[in-house]
Order: sequence, then C-alpha cells, then structure tokens
Amino acid sequence: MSHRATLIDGRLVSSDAVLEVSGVTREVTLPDGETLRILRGVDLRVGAGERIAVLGRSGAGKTTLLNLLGLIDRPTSGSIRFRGRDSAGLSQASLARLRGRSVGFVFQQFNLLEGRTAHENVVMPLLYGSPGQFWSRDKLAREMLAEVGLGDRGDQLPRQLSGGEQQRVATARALVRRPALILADEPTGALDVGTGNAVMDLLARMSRETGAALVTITHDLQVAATAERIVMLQDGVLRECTLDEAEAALRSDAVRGASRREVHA
Ligand SMILES: Nc1ncnc2c1ncn2[C@@H]1O[C@H](COP(=O)(O)OP(=O)(O)OP(=O)(O)O)[C@@H](O)[C@H]1O
Repeated sequence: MSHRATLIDGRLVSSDAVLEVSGVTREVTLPDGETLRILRGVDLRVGAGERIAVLGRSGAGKTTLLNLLGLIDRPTSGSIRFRGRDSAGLSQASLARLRGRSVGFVFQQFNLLEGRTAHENVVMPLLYGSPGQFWSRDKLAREMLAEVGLGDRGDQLPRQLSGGEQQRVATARALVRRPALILADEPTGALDVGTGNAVMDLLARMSRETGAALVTITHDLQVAATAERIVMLQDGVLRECTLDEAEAALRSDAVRGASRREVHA
C-alpha cells in the first residue's frame, strides 16, 4: 500500500484515507410498507487527522449516516471502506472488533455509566482492548483523564461532575484505545456555548495529538466552523461547502420547513 503524507498545522500526517464512502444509500421500510430513502448516494473521503463537520437540519439523516460511518449499521447499497478494507466483506463480529479498536464515539448525552467513577468509565473500553491495553488499563485511563484535564477527578461519579466535565470523561473514554476515527454526534448539544467551545477545542487538540480523524455531526454552525472541512447533508446526499453556503442552505431549509408546516396547517 502506498503511503502519502500531508502537512496539517505544521505536522506531517498520513493522508491515507480512514474512511472512503462511495454511493452509499440507506433505506428503511415504514410500517405502512412505504420505503423511506434517507440517504440517496453519499460520497465522502476522510483522511487521517482530518476534522470534518457534517451539517444538516433535523431529520436530514445525520444520525443514520453516523451509524454507517461507525460501522454500526450497514448501507442498503454502496461501499464503505475503513482504512482500505471494504466493510461489506466483514462479519458482524469482525465489524464489532474493528469498531471497538478503531472508532471512538462521543454523544450529546455523554452516555456514561452512572454507577461507575470517571476512572472506571474510561477503563471500560480497555477491558476489550489488546492484551497490552488490558494489563495497562489503570495507567492508560489515568493518563487519558489527565490529558483531558481531569487527572484529579477519577474517583468521582458522573453526577458529581458538571456537563462539560462529563463530556470530557466521555471524550477520554472514546480516545483511550487511540482510535483512527472519532465520531462525535452533537457533542455540544447539551452544553452551554462556552463549555461547548471548550469541548470542541479538546476534540480538535486530541485529533491533532493522536492523528485521529474527527467527524462531528451537528446542526450548529458555530461547531461546524471549528472543522477544516464542512459537508452538508441535504436531500440524502453530501456536498462540500463553505460556512456561508451552509448557513444559506440551513436558512432555506428552515424556510421550506416553515412553508410546509403552513401548508399542513
Ligand atoms: N429505523 C427507522 N425507521 C423509520 N424511520 C427512520 C428510521 N431511522 C431514521 N428514520 C427517519 O429518517 C430520518 C432521518 O433520521 P436521522 O435520525 O438520521 O436524522 P438526523 O439528521 O440525525 O435528525 P436530528 O438532528 O433531529 O437528530 C428521520 O425522518 C427519521 O424519522
């Protein structure tokens, strides 16, 4: 395999693709037998260390796309290559292993285990890691918590932490196995603006330091502005755009949505 490299923030990083998504569709059958075509031919290439925002209005299919990128669901048609491997050829068990090893998820609602301390939450993925990760789990979790600025909070339960701190624990948990891809689904959705900005800064820093690609799903233009590339999910397809174009598209979507509601009223 050839290895290409590119300069990002003054660092030389591999530009081999982490994800290559091509012609991906996703359809679901509704209870009345109708087919809902959520994704209609999505193409996307994500390089190592790249930071991409996927913008789209509510209901555009962002979570559906995230579940495909994260190897949770399979596309109806089209292909998803993860670090050069076609995911279609992998069994459910192989997909789960690849996902555990290579993808870190950060969700809007943090999804921490409530009865476990911050440290125990970060240790959790290491229980399924390589033998090296398993045996060094306490040390690795401590180091990771320190990296997100919570080195002295490991013994606390999620409810004893603020929303921003909980999201930092969730970020530490997502990154502790050093995934090639971080998928963040509305990571600032439950946070105030200042805390949300701090979480986006943290995700960007971790992506820079570990070389992980960061794909952030959001409907928030301010969050999208922190990415290197913006893609807009609209009418079931992705297209690359500038922040201004994304803003205009979201505005016209909102107007279309409002006029549809007027027609239905
Ligand atoms: N399994 C399913 N069965 C029926 N409809 C579905 C299913 N999954 C998704 N949908 C529909 O597909 C559309 C896209 O859903 P999705 O959750 O991906 O959107 P989204 O962009 O993440 O929205 P939001 O920003 O509101 O979370 C929605 O209209 C949703 O109701």
